Amino acid sequence: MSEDEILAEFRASQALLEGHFLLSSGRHSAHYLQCARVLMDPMRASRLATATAARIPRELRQQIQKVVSPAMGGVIIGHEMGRALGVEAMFVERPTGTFELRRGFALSKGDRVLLVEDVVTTGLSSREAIVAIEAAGGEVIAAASLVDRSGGSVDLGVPFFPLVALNFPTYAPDEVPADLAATPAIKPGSRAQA
Ligand SMILES: O=P(O)(O)OC[C@H]1O[C@H](OP(=O)(O)OP(=O)(O)O)[C@H](O)[C@@H]1O
Ligand SMILES: O=C(O)c1cc(=O)[nH]c(=O)[nH]1
Ligand SMILES: [Mg+2]
Repeated sequence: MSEDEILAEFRASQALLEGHFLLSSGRHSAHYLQCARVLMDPMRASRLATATAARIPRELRQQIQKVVSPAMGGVIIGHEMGRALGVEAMFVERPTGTFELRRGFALSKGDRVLLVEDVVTTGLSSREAIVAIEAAGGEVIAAASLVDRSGGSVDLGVPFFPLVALNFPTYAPDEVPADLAATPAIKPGSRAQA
């Protein structure tokens, strides 16, 4: 898929929101990519997962034994990536604040894992998920996401393959521009407020 085709999928699903958003990391932004909207159409989700999987070099792709993604945002794209790669997909979740495998999901020691996210902004959620996967015995050999919002700056400690990079500014709480601060921030994600 070309970048234009990918962006057309995002536009068609009205996933790009404008307003004042409190991101998972605690940073603020005037833009939010609501990937749940992109993934509402199962055929679109499948197309985007196939295109994301194709970003991973074949030699590395063939080593992947399991997909693990952080809930909630990672669940649907993780499942579709499992389908695209022909491996099982599971998710970590954080009912008590820290990611863990639940629901009978388990990894065997040394399982080679692809971490799959919907969006990476600061990489905080991805890094926390990697800690949980490694605590469960998995070896994270690569990460992938639909969107990289980090401006290419994120370091997850493993090779990272985003489908598309979208560079919207984000601001620390004490750096929010006055026009943005004039409207109350909404927090679309599920991470508990710090
Ligand atoms: O790279 P980061 O700075 O960590 O930001 C990206 C994370 O934020 C969102 O999740 P969120 O914690 O909002 O919860 P959700 O997955 O339930 O939407 C998104 O799904 C990523 O997991
Ligand atoms: O950083 C985030 O929390 C975030 C940004 C974004 O654009 N979309 C999203 O789902 N989460
Ligand atoms: Mg998330």
